[in-house]
Amino acid sequence: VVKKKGENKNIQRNIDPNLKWEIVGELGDGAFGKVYKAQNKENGSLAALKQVEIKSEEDLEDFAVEIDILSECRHKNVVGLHEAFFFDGKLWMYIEFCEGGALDSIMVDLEKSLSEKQIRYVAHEMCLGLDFLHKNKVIHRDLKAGNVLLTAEGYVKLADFGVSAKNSRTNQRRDSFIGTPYWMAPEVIMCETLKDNPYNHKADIWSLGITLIEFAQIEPPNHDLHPMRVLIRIQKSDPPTLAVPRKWSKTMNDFITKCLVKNPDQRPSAAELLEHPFIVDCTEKDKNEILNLISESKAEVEET
Ligand SMILES: COc1ccc(Nc2ncnc(-c3cccnc3Nc3cc(NC(=O)c4cccc(C(F)(F)F)c4)ccc3C)n2)cc1
Repeated sequence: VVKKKGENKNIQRNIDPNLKWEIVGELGDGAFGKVYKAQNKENGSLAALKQVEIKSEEDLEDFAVEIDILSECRHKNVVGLHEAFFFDGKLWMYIEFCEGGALDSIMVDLEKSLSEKQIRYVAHEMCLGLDFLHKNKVIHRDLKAGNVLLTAEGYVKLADFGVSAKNSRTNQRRDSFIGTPYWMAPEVIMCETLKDNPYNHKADIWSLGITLIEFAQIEPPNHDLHPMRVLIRIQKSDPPTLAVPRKWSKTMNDFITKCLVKNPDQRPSAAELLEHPFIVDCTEKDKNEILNLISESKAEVEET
C-alpha cells in the first residue's frame, strides 16, 4: 500500500504552533537546525523544540519516520513527543523537556565520572528503554552518554539528537550514515563498509557497553584516536575493558564484558541483561544517587 501524502496522523498541518507554544530559551544549534526551549501557553509544560526546514516530500517522509517512532514508542525510558506540526515549510517537533540534560554534558560540567551506583541505575533504565525499542523493531544505532537524558525526577530517557535513528526501523534503511565511530559495534563498521547486510539490534548492546565505560571514565575507549583509526582499531582489536578494572565491582566488569562480545550473535539481548546481577540488585536508593548528581549539576550551572 502506498501511503498517500499528508496522511501522517502524528503531524498537525496548517496550525500555527506559536498559538499553543511560546519560545522561552535556546538549547543549542543541532545538526539539523536550531533547538529551543518552549512552554505550553495552556498548561505551562516545557518542551524542547526542533524546527527543520522541509525542502521536499522525501525530507518530510524521513522526519515523519522519527515522529512515527516517537509517537508509537511511548515508554518511561524513551523521550516523549508532545506534538508535531508542519507549518510555514518547517517541521516543528515538541519533545518533553528533560531538565537534567544529557549525561555527557553533566560529566563535563562536574568534571567527574559517575559512581558505580549511578552507573548501575542508569544501565538498568537504559536496558528497560532498549528492550522496549527493540521489541518495537527500533534500532537506536547511536547510543552514547550524549543521547541519554535525565529528568528532574531522576528518570533516564533515551534520545537521539543525531541523524541515525530516523530510519532505524528494520526494512527502512536508507544509505547508512557513519555515526560517531567510538561507540560503533564491529559488525556495524563491517556493514557500514559493506553496506548490504543490515545488522540487528545487538549493535545497541555493544554501544551500551561502550557507554558504561564512558560513564566510568568520562570518555569512550580510543577517544584519543582519529575517527578513521578507531574504525580499524575496533575491527582488529580485542573488545575494550575498563581502564582500571579493580576500581569497579566484578559484576560491573562482567556486565561490560558481556556487552562487548565481538560476535553479535553471542551478545546478550537487553532482556537478558535485565537478569544480570549487576543491575538485578538495582534499588530505588541508586535513583537518589542520580538525583544528587542532577542537583550538583544544576548548582554547578547556576554558579557559572
Ligand atoms: C544544554 O542543557 C540542556 C538542558 C536540558 C535539555 N533537555 C532536553 N530535553 C529534551 N530534548 C532535548 C533536546 C536537546 C537538543 C536536541 N534535541 C532535543 N530533543 C529532541 C529529540 C528528538 N528526537 C529524539 O530524541 C529521537 C529520535 C529518534 C529516535 C529516538 C529514540 F530511539 F531514542 F527513541 C529519539 C527530536 C526533537 C528534539 C527537540 N533536550 C537539553 C540540554
